[in-house]
Amino acid sequence: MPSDIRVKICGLTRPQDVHAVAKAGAAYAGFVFFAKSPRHLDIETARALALEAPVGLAKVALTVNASDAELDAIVETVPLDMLQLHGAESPERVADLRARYGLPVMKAIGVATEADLPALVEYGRVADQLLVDAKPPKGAELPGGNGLAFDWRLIAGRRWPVPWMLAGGLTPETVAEAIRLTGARQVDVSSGVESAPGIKDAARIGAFIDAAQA
Ligand SMILES: O=C(O)c1ccccc1NCC(=O)[C@H](O)[C@H](O)COP(=O)(O)O
Repeated sequence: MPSDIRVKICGLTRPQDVHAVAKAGAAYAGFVFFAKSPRHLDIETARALALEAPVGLAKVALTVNASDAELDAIVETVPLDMLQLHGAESPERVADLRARYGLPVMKAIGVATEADLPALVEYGRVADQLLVDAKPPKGAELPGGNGLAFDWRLIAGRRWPVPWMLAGGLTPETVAEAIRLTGARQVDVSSGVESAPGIKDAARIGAFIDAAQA
């Protein structure tokens, strides 16, 4: 019987990554718009990659505290199915962007301790989905995609009013245990399926999805 675990592979930079992700059975493909990231895409490259995605692979644009002008340019040019907000966007900003673009919005929330959990409840009132991610270390260059995990026991048995994805340092070797501990039905990975920053590894993508859905 096919598994109902849905997988997002984030930070695709090349057409072969999109093909590998689709072939392996991912539900979502993530494109990063953040200039400091090794996975950053300019808008035309993102459009070309998005056009490679087959029907059924949802295309997600990841932005970090982007302005309306930046988001307008992305949404007008790149065929998208979802926005992922990975910065310090307020609940009001999340609600405004949902209304402005008519796209589902997933808000990433960094978790390191119990004190980070109320934000999931707060943003669960305004976002379509939550991304429960590891909080970046102080001074980190990137607000996500750092390959770091948080203590999954913090969210074991917790539920929010919208669908959510587990992220942060997942790998083909750890994803099954992460799902078992947290009860996640969706998982997201970037660094754990790369051979170098920004370079996805098709074999690791396949192994990750197989392990998540086993
Ligand atoms: O991937 C990036 O470079 C990035 C840059 C800025 C904000 C977020 C970014 N990535 C987020 C993700 O790829 C994932 O959604 C998540 O953080 C898990 O990443 P990883 O721990 O590398 O699997």
